[in-house]
Amino acid sequence: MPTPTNVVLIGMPGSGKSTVGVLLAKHLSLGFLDTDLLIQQANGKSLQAIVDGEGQGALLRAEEAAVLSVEAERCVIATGGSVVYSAVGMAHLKALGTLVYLATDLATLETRVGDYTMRGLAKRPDQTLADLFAERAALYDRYADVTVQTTGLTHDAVCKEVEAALAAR
Ligand SMILES: Nc1ncnc2c1ncn2[C@@H]1O[C@H](COP(=O)(O)OP(=O)(O)O)[C@@H](O)[C@H]1O
Ligand SMILES: O=C(O)C1=C[C@@H](OP(=O)(O)O)[C@@H](O)[C@H](O)C1
Ligand SMILES: [Mg+2]
Repeated sequence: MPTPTNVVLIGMPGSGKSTVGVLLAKHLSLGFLDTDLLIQQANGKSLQAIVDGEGQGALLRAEEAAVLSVEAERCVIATGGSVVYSAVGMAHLKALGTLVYLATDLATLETRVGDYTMRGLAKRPDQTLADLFAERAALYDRYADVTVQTTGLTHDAVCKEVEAALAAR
């Protein structure tokens, strides 16, 4: 395993992993990977189609396989919000780089995501975004090497906060 050189973004859906991740990669002169896109590429269908056809367990298994397949160097890696349910997946990501948690309050997430029912979230049909927030907060905290608050910040401001937090390590 080479020296970890990647920045791995974790956090709730809507926290900005995918959009801020691209900006961050440009600012830091790194590559960019989004594990949601790896899942789609491997399965030939959208995340929502996986959930609709085979259930949330199938999406979590597909996500774990996608994460374990990553062999990146010098990349920002945007993960899916559900990645923290996989202990082996998180161990792999930890070995690949620094885990940055984009922490965002629930009200802001609800505004950013809007209708989350078609976003392919790994949740039971009865679960709300608030339920996922409550269930996952401790997991993001547990795995984070660095936590950056994004509430009230623009994409660019979040990007700068992440850069500053990484430089301070
Ligand atoms: N800091 C921010 N300020 C305003 N909107 C944001 C911010 N971060 C993300 N968004 C918006 O929220 C939505 C979800 O962002 P995305 O990057 O896809 O999140 P994630 O990958 O964490 O689910 C997008 O419309 C994005 O533009
Ligand atoms: O939090 C979740 O349950 C999920 C979030 C999605 O990614 P984003 O966090 O990029 O929205 C995607 O990985 C998948 O649909 C599951
Ligand atoms: Mg994303």
